[in-house]
Order: sequence, then C-alpha cells, then structure tokens
Amino acid sequence: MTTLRAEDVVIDIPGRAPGTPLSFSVTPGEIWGILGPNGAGKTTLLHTLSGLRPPRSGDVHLNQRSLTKLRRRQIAQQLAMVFQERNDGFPGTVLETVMIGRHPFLSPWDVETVEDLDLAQQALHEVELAGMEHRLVNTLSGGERQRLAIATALCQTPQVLLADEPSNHLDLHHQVKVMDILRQQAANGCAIVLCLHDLNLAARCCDKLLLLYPSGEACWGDAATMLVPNALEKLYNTPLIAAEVDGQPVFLPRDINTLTK
Ligand SMILES: Nc1ncnc2c1ncn2[C@@H]1O[C@H](COP(=O)(O)OP(=O)(O)OP(=O)(O)O)[C@@H](O)[C@H]1O
Repeated sequence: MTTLRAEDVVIDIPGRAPGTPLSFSVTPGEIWGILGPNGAGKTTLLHTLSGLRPPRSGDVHLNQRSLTKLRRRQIAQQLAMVFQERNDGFPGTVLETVMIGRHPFLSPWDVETVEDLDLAQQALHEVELAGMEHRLVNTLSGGERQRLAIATALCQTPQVLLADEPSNHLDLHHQVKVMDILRQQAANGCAIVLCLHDLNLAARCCDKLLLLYPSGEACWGDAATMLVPNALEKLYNTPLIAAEVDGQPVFLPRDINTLTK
C-alpha cells in the first residue's frame, strides 16, 4: 500500500505567483479530484505529483521517499499515469500498447510472460476492449483510445493512479464504467488522483477535492465540504444551479437556462 504525499508543493507555472503551498496525503483507498478552470494548473499539478515535472519548491513523497530519490523505473512500479494528451506517432496494436503497462517490471531484453498477457487481457476486458487486441491504435475512436489508456494504467497494477480527465471522450455508459473501475481500484487499496471538469462526476466519485484557482490559491478537504455552490461559482466564474438528486449534489451552469428562456 502506498501513500502519495505533497509537502509544501508549489507548482512551477512560469510567471505565476507561488499561491498556496500544497500539503496533503492521498492514502490507499482514497480518490482525490482536482477541480479548476482551464489553465489553473491541474495538469501541471498532476505531472508534479508523478515526478515528471519538478515543483518550484516543496517535495512529493511515495510513502516515506522523495520522488527525487527514486529512479523512474521504481516510480513506475508503483505509480501509473493516464495523460490528457497522447502521442501515437508510431502506433502499435491495442495489445502492444496495453502491454506497455508491464514494461516497468521487465528488464530490457525480457519478453512478457503469460502472467503479463493475462493482466493485459484482464485490463482490456475491464474497459470493454476485449476482442480488439490486434487493431492498430490509430484506427480506434476517441473513446476507445481513452479506454485503452486507462487499460494500460490498470495493466501496470499501480498502487497510485493519476488520471488527467479520465472521462474525456467517453459516452455515459463508459463514464460510469470507468468511474466504477476507479472505485474498485480504490477499494483494493489504490490511492487515486483525478483531474476533472465534470462537477457531477466529482461529486459522485471523489472522497476529497482540491480546488485550484488560476491565481495559484487552493483549498482542499472532504468532497462534501468542498462542493459549496458559492466556492464553485467563484472557481469557475460562472453562476450555478445546485440541486440534490438521489441524495447526491448536482450542479448545472445557470447561464444555459437563461439562454433557453
Ligand atoms: N512550459 C510552459 N511555459 C509557459 N506556460 C506554461 C507552460 N506549461 C504550462 N503553462 C501554462 O500553465 C498554465 C497551467 O497549465 P495546465 O495545463 O496545468 O492547466 P489545466 O488546469 O490543466 O488546464 P486545462 O483545464 O485547460 O487542461 C496554463 O496557463 C499554461 O498555458
């Protein structure tokens, strides 16, 4: 079981004041959501938490060890990342791509074992891509490509899973499916951090939320205490309608209603 800990982290966005230093722990079984408008720094924060980008100041720890003291391979044996953008310049097949999740566990000249293949097929099955193993990645639809990225992260059997807008390109069925998969991962002890634009998914899926403002200010805490309409309206600079459906908070932008009248 691995805990991801940010200690006084200031993300490095050129030209921006430091804002609020971020100190929090994502413990096994927790799902954190990062909310904020375009350009607030959500992706930069996620990349900083994964060690792909150094913080301006502060430190990130996996359990008790600073990411700066770990080799990339050691990090990848514990932490998986689903990127917002992906580069398929030299596209492989679906199976070759999902198998990338096993690379941190293989030596350079090792070939994948039957167990690796089983993990890959299980991950493809979970995201409903079974049967597409031999398709070239550049023939997939946007939603299929997104599900393959999630399957690749699952195939990595991560203790910590970071995902940048995991519901991107997904239809409603697959949004629910992916959120169920993430909840199941959390139930199995994974520590999860998601960047999300969908407040309603955040309300249903996340235990903790971090609100990141373009100024660099931030606040975080239990999801129920962070989903306050006033705070969210300030965050997105947009008036909201808040309601409760089936005991869950639901948010809609108020301006859409104004336009239809
Ligand atoms: N290398 C860079 N040089 C200058 N500015 C950068 C650089 N990288 C990122 N930025 C800026 O940092 C800010 C934060 O970017 P980031 O991608 O983290 O935002 P985000 O909250 O994920 O946005 P979105 O919701 O649009 O995905 C943006 O204004 C971006 O233009």
